[in-house]
Amino acid sequence: MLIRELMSPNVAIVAPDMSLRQAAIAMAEKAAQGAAVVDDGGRIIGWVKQSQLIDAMAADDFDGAGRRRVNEVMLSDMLILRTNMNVKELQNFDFYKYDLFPVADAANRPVGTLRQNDLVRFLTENALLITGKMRAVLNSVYNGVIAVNEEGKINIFNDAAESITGLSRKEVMWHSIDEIIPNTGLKRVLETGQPELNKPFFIGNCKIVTNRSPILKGSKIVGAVAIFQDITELQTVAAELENVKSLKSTLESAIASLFEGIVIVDKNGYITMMNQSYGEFLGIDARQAIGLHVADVIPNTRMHVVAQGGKAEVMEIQKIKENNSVVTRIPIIKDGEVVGAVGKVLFKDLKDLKMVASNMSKLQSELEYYREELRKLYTGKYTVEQIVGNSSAINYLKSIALKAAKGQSTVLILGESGTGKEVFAQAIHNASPRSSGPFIKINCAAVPENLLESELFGYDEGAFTGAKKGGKPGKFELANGGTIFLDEIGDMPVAMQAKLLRVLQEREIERVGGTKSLKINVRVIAATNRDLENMIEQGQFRQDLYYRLNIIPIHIPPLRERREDIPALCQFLLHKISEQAPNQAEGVSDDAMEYILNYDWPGNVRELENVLERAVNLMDEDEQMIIPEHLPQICKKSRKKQTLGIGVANLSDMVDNAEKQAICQALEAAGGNKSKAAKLLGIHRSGFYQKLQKYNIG
Ligand SMILES: Nc1ncnc2c1ncn2[C@@H]1O[C@H](COP(=O)(O)OP(=O)(O)OP(=O)(O)O)[C@@H](O)[C@H]1O
Repeated sequence: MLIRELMSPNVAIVAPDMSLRQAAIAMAEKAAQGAAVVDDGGRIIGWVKQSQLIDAMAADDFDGAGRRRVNEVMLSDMLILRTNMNVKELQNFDFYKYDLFPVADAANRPVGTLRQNDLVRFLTENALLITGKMRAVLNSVYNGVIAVNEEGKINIFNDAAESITGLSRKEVMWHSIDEIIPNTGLKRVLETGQPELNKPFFIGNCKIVTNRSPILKGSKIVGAVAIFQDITELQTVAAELENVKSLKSTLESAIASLFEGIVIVDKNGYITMMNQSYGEFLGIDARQAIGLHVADVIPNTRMHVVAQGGKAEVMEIQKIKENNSVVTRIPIIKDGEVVGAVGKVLFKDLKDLKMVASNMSKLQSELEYYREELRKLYTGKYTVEQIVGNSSAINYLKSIALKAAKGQSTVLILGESGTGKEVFAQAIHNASPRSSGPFIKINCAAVPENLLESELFGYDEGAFTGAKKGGKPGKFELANGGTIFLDEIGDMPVAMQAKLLRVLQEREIERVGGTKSLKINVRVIAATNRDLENMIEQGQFRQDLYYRLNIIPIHIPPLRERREDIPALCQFLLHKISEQAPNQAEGVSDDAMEYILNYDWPGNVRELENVLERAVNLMDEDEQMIIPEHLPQICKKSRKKQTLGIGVANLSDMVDNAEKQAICQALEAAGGNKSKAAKLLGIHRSGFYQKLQKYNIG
């Protein structure tokens, strides 16, 4: 633009080569509102208001204190404009803030600034630049406004346009609209001169609705303007409104179909809602009640009182017709003010409440029962006194068990399958000071290797895929304050043995996927039917763990080595079986007992129990005793062997007898010194002690 085109009579033309005096004269001639100020090099550096200049001039010294004052005034009040700014810098400069506008000469060089008032007239004619006030107006509107000049370059970009497009005014001003936001349609409007209304448009994820209009100067198109609005939020609000509507209708139908009677009143006690159930209870059409005062519809009601007072009334008795109903009245509070009340018939009559109370009490006692059952499940049921058997071996082991129970040391129970290892573990727990704590068993052979760690130590939430929300405690945690029974310890994988050893040493566990250590107070009893010493030699069991576990060893001999326990066990087991079986067996006949006593029982007491259970089931109704016909063939074979004159039960018995003899001889030779005797036999001391225990050699 040419400065000369827009000069009003009271604006002076100044040029960079003018001296201050010349500029002042030029302004004085035009009665201008302000004056140019030059720097030390004589270049124009800005404008001051005339009144301020007069003040400065009164100081009568432009080169001394007067100029300083002028500069001070400028600094606080006006923009200092560098005359060597190029047009681009000027365009990017936020002049509006200073209420000043740049003016360029014919060669597009900046020559100074114009005051706002002078510019307004020019702008209204040209519509290319806007005043500070107009700008303030544009920025305060919610709609985005983007205007372009006739070349399609952006010359208006308000605050809303910035926030909707995410672009900054500084970056986009005077750039071609197509470079900044392609396909806005503004270029088309420039070409056609036709307004375009309510056009949808997308900027990123924002849905925009826009109106585009040409800017006309007379009949000439000098620009175009787009006014647009982000309707994404509107659409969200509309969707939310839809949701609220459907929620309202769902709630209304839910209330209507409720079994309990519901009534809602406004602040003055007039019914706004009553469901069908309440209507039926009152014997009226619920719809007819809407709009009536609640006191005219429901006998003895206090709903209107609650709607006024705002105090809830819970579980009140209200006489409705012939019933003593149990009702609740709750005030409805909105923005801290009572706006109504909702009433509910909880029980149409007191007798319904009594029925619920009795059901509750039944449920409560059931809960207690299951709690107790669960407690029993986590508790060993056997006590030392209940261990059946009077053989010297069993009596000796019972006395060891009682002693072991008093302390905290780890117990290792050895013995073939079915000999009663778990029975002993439970008995030790129950005789110990921990008997009121839990007895938790884990069968190390039954848990898959990859789950064993989390079974033992638990896991934290998110420890692995499929991990339960909130995590899960392990058996060690569950056994806290009680006893953990590690059954089949010989089948524990070697890697887990190392972890178990660490837990036994540190008495701390860490859940899988967890970060915290947890102190545990647990007594450990381990059991196995495997030969751990042999496994150590084979590298299948850690020696250090073995020593940790084998503090109090208890070796339970197989049943064939304590046949004298068999009759008592038969009696005990028959009693146990008859509790569940349809038939009752009084006992075992002599000839059946002969078979039983002579059989080797490789499955030990468990096998004996199974054979007796089978026998009881095979008994006829008129039979009272178990006879040989009730026994499986396999039990009878061993007797045959004996009658054929083989003499000893089997090879295992022969080996045991030989071993027992060798031990006694070694002890004699060593003068009763057990370590020496073990050495003489070439076996480890612990193994030797176990054998002493096994053969009950004092
Ligand atoms: N001395 C005993 N008195 C009473 N019942 C016994 C006795 N010994 C074993 N039993 C019974 O025999 C069955 C097997 O006992 P238990 O489970 O304790 O054996 P186990 O040695 O732990 O077996 P496994 O090595 O297979 O785990 C159980 O039903 C148990 O009640």
